Amino acid sequence: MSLLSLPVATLGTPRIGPRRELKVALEGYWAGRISEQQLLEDAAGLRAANWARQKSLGVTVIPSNDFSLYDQVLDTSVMVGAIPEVYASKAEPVSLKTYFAMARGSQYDGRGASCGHGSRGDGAPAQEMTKWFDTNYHYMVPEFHRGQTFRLSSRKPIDEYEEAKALGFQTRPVLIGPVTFLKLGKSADPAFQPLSLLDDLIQVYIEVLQELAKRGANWVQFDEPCLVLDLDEESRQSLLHAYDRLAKEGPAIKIMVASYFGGLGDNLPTALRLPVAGLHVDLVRAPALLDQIITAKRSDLVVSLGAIDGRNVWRTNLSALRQRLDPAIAKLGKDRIQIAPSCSLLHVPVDVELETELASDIKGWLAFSVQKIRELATLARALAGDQDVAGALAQSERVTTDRGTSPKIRDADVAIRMRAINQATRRRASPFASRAEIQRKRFKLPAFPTTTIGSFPQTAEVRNARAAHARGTMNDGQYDEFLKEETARAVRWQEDIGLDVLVHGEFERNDMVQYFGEQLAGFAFTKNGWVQSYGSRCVRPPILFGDVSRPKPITVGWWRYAQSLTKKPMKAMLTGPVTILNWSFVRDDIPRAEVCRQIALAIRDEVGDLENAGAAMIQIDEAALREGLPPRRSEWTAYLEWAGDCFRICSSGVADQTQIHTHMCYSEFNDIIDAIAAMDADVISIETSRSKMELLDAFRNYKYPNQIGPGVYDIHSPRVPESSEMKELVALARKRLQDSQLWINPDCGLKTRKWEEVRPALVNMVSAARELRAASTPADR
Ligand SMILES: Nc1nc2c(c(=O)[nH]1)N[C@@H](CNc1ccc(C(=O)N[C@@H](CCC(=O)N[C@@H](CCC(=O)N[C@@H](CCC(=O)O)C(=O)O)C(=O)O)C(=O)O)cc1)CN2
Ligand code: MET
Ligand SMILES: [Zn+2]
Repeated sequence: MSLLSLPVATLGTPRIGPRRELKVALEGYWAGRISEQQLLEDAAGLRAANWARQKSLGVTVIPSNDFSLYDQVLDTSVMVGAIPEVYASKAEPVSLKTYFAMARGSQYDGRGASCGHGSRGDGAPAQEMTKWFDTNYHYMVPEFHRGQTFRLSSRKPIDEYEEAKALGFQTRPVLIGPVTFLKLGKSADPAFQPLSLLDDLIQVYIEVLQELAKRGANWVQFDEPCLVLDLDEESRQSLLHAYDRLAKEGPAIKIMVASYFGGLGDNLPTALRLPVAGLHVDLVRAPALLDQIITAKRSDLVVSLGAIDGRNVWRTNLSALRQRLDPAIAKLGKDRIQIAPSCSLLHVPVDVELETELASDIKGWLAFSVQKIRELATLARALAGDQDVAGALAQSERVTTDRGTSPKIRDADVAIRMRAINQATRRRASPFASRAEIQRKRFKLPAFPTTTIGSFPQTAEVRNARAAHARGTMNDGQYDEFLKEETARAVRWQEDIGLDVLVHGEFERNDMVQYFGEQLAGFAFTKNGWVQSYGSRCVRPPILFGDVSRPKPITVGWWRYAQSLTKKPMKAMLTGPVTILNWSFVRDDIPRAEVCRQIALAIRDEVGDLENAGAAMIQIDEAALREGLPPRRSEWTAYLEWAGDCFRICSSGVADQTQIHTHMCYSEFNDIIDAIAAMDADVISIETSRSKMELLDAFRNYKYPNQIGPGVYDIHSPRVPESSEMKELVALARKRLQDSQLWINPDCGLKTRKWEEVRPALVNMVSAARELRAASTPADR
């Protein structure tokens, strides 16, 4: 490393491993193939490799405790002993068995439930899981109760600090800040305020800091991403109070408070009053923060400049960035600066060099975690005045120009079509009431019609066949035959059990977003660009680099084949534009809204071809619509407007008699119900079983007129619900909605489940619907 450099921090790095080594170890352990000791050794190997890699790439502020076997929020719950009674762990340190029971449920054995996310079954249920801010990463929701006390129950941050130190790495341990941690949690009693637990919680943090200081740690990183949200006065006071206490009662250790995923806005004065040694700011999402920090009267504060995008994969124009940062650094003083990514590198893949099949120009535009760390190191040297990096800076500038001027990113036909979008493009021919009448006559469905959300189990056999096809050991014809057989079996089975509206099962898809990315122009995709989504589950987000269009039909052949096998309606299955956008890495040279409209036009083409082929029902999934909401409410309306607009662009080209379905999971609808209604889907299926239908209150209060399938089967659990339970859920739904509005379906797709779980559960679901029909007066359907 050059002597002439500013400090370089990463805030955290991907922990899954370049080849998903952690996934292999975890799933091996859960399946009983490897021992606990082997799992822990594999994990330690990944940590050691991560530290060594960062050091060799020039990181000077190396994080520890950014690793997790499952999730860093769960680690924090365990660290402070926030372990609900059902997991009944009196032991300290908390065992791995308890840890995985919290993550995945404990139905079968101590290793946690079968592959996939856990259970609300006979044993202990898994903790609730939800989205980490506006990312596709999920955390385990902490559970608090009145009278909750905390105590140090896991020494993970201390152990991992020592582990690194023994290997020769001085690290900055990462902890989730106490206020963010409490605010992410929930309580069964809605009147109970988790923030009231702050003082007791701080006690544990002080103990951790003391242990770390004693062992030689001089800095710790406290992640407080809640600083970018709309905070009430109580939360702000809690922040001030927490860090006051840590400063007064804690050891002499420097705290870097990290904010990320947005600007500080009206929380800036609070952030600047925190009695801490450092503040990390996200200059990618909030460029204006730079000036705000310069003019702040905190000459003692070390500022960590989040300058390289931790949420996207494009190489940075370091030359331009240096010009932007130079004056700021001159004002702040070099000794007060650290150079960092905007947020932890957890959200980008590990190493672009593993991609051997990407077009070389596109590959050259990309930076994954390893390349981003190199960029940070180069930038830190440039800002310190090191002339030796001039060449690297110039090259990064060339790459940016290259990408911006590449003929690959522009398609004149797309521009023409974009200009032709008008009011007619985004509106169905008739209002819902007229469409519903036409569709009722067309489909003649029974009351409480049954359907599923799309995917059936992605078994090892299906994944292996796809892998064999990709390797070339299975040819196109064999793979096609295999998929046809899987599809035919699924269709026959759905007919046998008496579902009303069938699906083809999505066996041909690796992932609901990646599959579409692979077949649309304007996207590139990776072989190893895995990003953790939850636990051992990963995704390879497609890379959207240029104007999007659909060269040829994507799903029509599969739909036609599946429909040829049955007389029942075969629901066609697409992923919507907002979800494709939110689950991809997206070009940053034009606004996201514009990119999304391009995707919407491409999906509209597919919708049109499906309709022409005879599809009468077309589902367009928008699972990630809510997740894309900006952290600040003031920015919601703008987002919801263009997101809803894109859905209407893709779905409005069909005749009144064609029924448009959509599906959303993980959504709280209260504050976005206007936007949901404006999407004007004929039928929406949503995840509601865990909330006991409470999510439907939003639809009731709004008097939402269109049809709704509230999930009656929690697909995140291997547990098989009885038809009586499902009927109880429907009864709760009927209190909120008209019978004529209701569909019966699971919460989400069934890809992560096993057939042994899915078969009896869906049989029970169909019986539930039949019993409901028998018990109710002839419906007005
Ligand atoms: N993009 C996206 N985001 C989402 C969801 C989603 O479905 N997609 N659902 C929600 C929950 N998140 C989820 C994220 C991932 C998975 C998931 O099942 N991921 C699979 C990978 C899916 C995939 O890409 N499969 C490929 C590759 C499978 C694979 O690993 N193949 C092996 C070889 C075959 C084998 O041994 O399994 C290999 O490449 O090494 C395929 O089927 O072709 C996993 O981690 O195991 C599920 C839910 C929210 N966010
Ligand atoms: C995460 S939403 C999943 C929707 C998709 N159609 C499926 O059934 O898998
Ligand atoms: Zn879903």
